[in-house]
Amino acid sequence: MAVNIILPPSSLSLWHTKKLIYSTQIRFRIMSSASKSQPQSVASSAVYQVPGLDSHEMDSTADKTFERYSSNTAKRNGKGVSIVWFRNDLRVLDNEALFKAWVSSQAVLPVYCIDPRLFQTTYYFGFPKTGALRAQFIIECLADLKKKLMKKGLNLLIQHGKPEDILPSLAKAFGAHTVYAHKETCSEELQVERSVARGLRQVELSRAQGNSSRSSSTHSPKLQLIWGSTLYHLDDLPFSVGSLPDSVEAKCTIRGCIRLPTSLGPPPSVDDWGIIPSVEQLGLHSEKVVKGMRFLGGETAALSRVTEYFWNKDLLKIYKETRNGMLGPDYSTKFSPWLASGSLSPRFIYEEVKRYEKERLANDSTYWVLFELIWRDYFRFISIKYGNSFFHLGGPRKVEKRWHQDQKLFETWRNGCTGYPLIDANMKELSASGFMSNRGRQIVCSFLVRDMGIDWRMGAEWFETCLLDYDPCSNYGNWTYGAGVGNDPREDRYFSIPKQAQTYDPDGEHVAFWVPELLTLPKERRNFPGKSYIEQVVPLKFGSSNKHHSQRSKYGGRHSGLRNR
Ligand SMILES: Cc1cc2nc3c(=O)[nH]c(=O)nc-3n(C[C@H](O)[C@H](O)[C@H](O)COP(=O)(O)OP(=O)(O)OC[C@H]3O[C@@H](n4cnc5c(N)ncnc54)[C@H](O)[C@@H]3O)c2cc1C
Ligand SMILES: Nc1ncnc2c1ncn2[C@@H]1O[C@H](COP(=O)(O)OP(=O)(O)OP(=O)(O)O)[C@@H](O)[C@H]1O
Repeated sequence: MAVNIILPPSSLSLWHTKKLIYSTQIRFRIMSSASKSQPQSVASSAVYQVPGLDSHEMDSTADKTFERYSSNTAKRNGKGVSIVWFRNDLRVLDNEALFKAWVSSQAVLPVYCIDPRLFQTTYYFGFPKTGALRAQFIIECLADLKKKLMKKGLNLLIQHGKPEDILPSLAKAFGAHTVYAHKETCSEELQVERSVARGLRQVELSRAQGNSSRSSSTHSPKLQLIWGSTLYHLDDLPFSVGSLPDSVEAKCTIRGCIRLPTSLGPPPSVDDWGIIPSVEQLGLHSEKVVKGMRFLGGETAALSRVTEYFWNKDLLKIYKETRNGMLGPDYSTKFSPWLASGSLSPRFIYEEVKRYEKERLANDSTYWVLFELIWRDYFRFISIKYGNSFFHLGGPRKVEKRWHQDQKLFETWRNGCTGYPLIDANMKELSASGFMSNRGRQIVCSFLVRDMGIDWRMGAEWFETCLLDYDPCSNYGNWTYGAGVGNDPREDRYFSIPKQAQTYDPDGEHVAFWVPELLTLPKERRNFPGKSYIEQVVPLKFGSSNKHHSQRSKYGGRHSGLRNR
């Protein structure tokens, strides 16, 4: 399958060319045509399970998909045991590491390591590295993965500890010749890969030392890393990542999904497969979603969401018109949490889009979902190109700018108490559900960085804590761009809050959902509540463009922060 790729230009003008007016008309169309059970305007306390199918429907959707993607033509020609080290690839469908492990062995041992480092703190500002909602999502992914593996005659060994401690000792205990895993790109993950490889090399040493009769040619277990997180395979790009262009159109082939046999068993004999921990056992306080979207973790839910969004609700054909929405499950695909945990393969989405185009229709919207996935690819590829500069204050461009780290001001942003309903609603949504729309993310990023003048890394790290779909490449890639320290010097990405509110939340539905005290105000005032709402903590950098909301600010002066407090 060949498609034309336009690697997104470094210029974020892309976001502007993509910008579409999100009209009230379109919103009503979605509500009425897509989700008949939903009211015209979203009630202020609703919880929306994503996907909205019941467990029976989800199981049957996943079973049918697996049937379509099973193939018994592959031949198993290996010996001994191989290990699959699951990381951010918590799926069975289109899992090349699992496939290769099966082909190359007589028994596969699937392992997931609960790495304590993932539950420590973020690098600079000490926020929880993984918030409770994402932890819960991952737990659900693991439970589902275990179920899926058991259906294929395997199981999932759950181990607590660092992969570099666990995998070499398992490889030794089971005599495994290879550990298969998916390759990552950011330094924390690369460090773990290096440590695992080092640990495995030592297994050979200790074996040879412990048994002098063994031939010196005995191999130590290998770590085999496989590329599998993107739509385009790294090896298929028509250029090296080091010379990744800012803007390019090229022909690139998308590989087909890997088709696994119906049975992958047997696993080696294991006394205790371990148990999937609870959120509390990970040292976190469990949180319940009582408002907004409640995403279900796992491959079953991921496949069901694709079916729900593409086929049952038939929303793919209007995606391009609705994707800038902010409220409810149906304005965009909501695939990101499953893509980030790897419970959904981007190549599977591609094949479903192609099937939809064949069986229903092809239009700009069907293409646009793929276009967004190319953005995702792009951030992953540039994370290789730019390395750790992605995480540094000056970003890849090494911009020298003055930022401050005013904690109190930052907290008004984080807690959704800035006095700007649009910011507050989005930030409350993030804390309460672990999700925020792409539109919301761009707006709160611009506000933090440009109106508040705060160090963008504080925002990025807070997103790292909270997002269900946290992925270092997409998160830090988008933040560096939003902060103007990405590799594109051309654009000042200022988002005017009044303009964004008028365009994307004209009836104040999103703000009234998340800030219920605004619900009683007339629709046109919900985003511009004046004295009916808390005081604004900073003035806007470029003032107001709407007469409704010329509102006093608690702290005078441009970027004055809380310094006058
Ligand atoms: C400041 C900021 C931080 C972000 N952090 C993350 C993050 O940690 N993880 C993450 O997956 N996305 C991140 N995004 C990108 C984007 O907001 C989400 O991917 C999107 O909102 C997810 O919703 P969806 O699945 O319904 O997207 P859709 O609109 O349905 O798009 C389909 C898929 O395309 C990809 N995609 C869409 N937009 C982008 C984008 N701008 N960058 C990269 N991929 C994109 C996602 O995989 C998404 O699931 C961030 C954006 C911003 C502005
Ligand atoms: N997966 C990830 N998620 C979040 N942050 C990451 C990830 N991988 C790497 N980083 C960040 O990359 C940076 C790498 O720091 P490291 O000390 O390894 O290198 P460095 O270039 O010397 O950075 P610094 O100069 O900040 O110390 C840190 O900010 C780290 O948090």
